[in-house]
Amino acid sequence: MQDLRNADTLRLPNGDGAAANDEVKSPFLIGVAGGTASGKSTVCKKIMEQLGQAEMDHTQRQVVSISQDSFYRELTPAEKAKAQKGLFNFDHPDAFNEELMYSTLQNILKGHKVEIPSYDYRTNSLDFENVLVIYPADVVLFEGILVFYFPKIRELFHMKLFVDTDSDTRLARRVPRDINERGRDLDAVLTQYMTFVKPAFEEFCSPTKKFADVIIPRGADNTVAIDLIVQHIRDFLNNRSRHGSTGNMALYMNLDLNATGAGFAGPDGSNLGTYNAIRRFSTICKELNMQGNYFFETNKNLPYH
Ligand SMILES: Nc1ncnc2c1ncn2[C@@H]1O[C@H](COP(=O)(O)OP(=O)(O)O)[C@@H](O)[C@H]1O
Ligand SMILES: Nc1ccn([C@@H]2O[C@H](COP(=O)(O)O)[C@@H](O)[C@H]2O)c(=O)n1
Repeated sequence: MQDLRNADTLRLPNGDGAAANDEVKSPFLIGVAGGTASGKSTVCKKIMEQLGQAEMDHTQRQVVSISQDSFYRELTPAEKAKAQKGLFNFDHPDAFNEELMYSTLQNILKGHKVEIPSYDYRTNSLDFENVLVIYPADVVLFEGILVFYFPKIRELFHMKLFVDTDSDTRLARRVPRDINERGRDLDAVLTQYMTFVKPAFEEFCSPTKKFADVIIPRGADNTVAIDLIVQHIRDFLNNRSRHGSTGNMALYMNLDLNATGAGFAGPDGSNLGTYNAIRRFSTICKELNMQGNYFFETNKNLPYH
C-alpha cells in the first residue's frame, strides 16, 4: 500500500492565516450522494478500508469521511417539538446549514484543520460533546443525501459519486436502522418516510444523480465499482506525488483525449503516466459499462474510447 502521506503539497498564497511558505495539503475532495440508506457510509468505509485507512488512528489518517448530517442546522424549540413527533422535514434542503457546509469544505480544501460536531438522531441536534477533528488529509469523502444539491458546494468536488440503490431496499434497510440505532418506533419511521423522505428524495435528491461522474448501482455490493474508484484515487495520488500541485486534478478529470495537441504537458514535460492512467481507467469503465456494473454519466470531457 502506498504511503498517501507524501502525496501532495500545495503552496498557499498569503492569507487565511497561512504563512507565505507554509506547505499545506489540499485534499482530493469526493462527494458521495444517494438516497437515505442507499449505502453511502458503507461505500465510504469500503473505500477507506481498501486504501488501508479504516483501522488507523484518526489523527494519522490520510483519507477521512465526513457526513452531511453534521451540517443540519440547529432547530428552534418549536421545530424541535415538531421533530420529536416526526413532523419535521429533515430531507428538505432548508434543513441544512449551507453556508457552514460551504465554508467548512473550503477550509478543508485549504488544508486547514477543522472541527465538526457529530449528529445525535435521538435528540435531533448537533452533538458538540463529540466533535470530529479533521486533520489535513489527502482524500476527503463527503457523504449525504443532498451533497450535490447546492450548486456552489457541488462545484467544490473533484469527483462525484452517486450510490444508486432501489427504494424498496433502502426502505427495508432504513426501518431497522432507525429503530435500532436512531431510537425511533416503526409507526414514526413509516410516517416520516411517506410524508417527507420519499417525496423529498424524488424532488431534491434523485435529480442530482445527473451531476455524478460515477453512478454506483447496488452500493457497497458493487465491489467492481468500488475497486475502480479506489484505483482511480490511487492513480490520482501517484500522479500528484510525481507532479505536485492540485492543478493536475483539472488535467486528470477534464482532459479531452481526442483533441489534437491536448495539453498534456506536466511540469517536467513527462505526462505519459497521466495519459496512461486515464486510458486504463476509461477502458476498464467502458468494459464494465457493458456489464451494467458501473458507468459514467455524460461528462463530455471524460475520455470514452
Ligand atoms: N450492501 C449492503 N448489504 C446489506 N446491508 C447494507 C448494505 N449497505 C448498507 N447496508 C446497511 O444498510 C443501512 C444503511 O447503510 P448506510 O451505509 O449507513 O447508508 P447511508 O449512509 O446511505 O444512509 C446500514 O444499517 C447498513 O449496515
Ligand atoms: N434528526 C434527523 C436527521 C436526519 N434524519 C434522516 O436521516 C436521513 C439522512 O441520513 P442517511 O444516513 O439515511 O443518508 C434523512 O433521510 C433524514 O430523514 C432523521 O430521521 N432525523
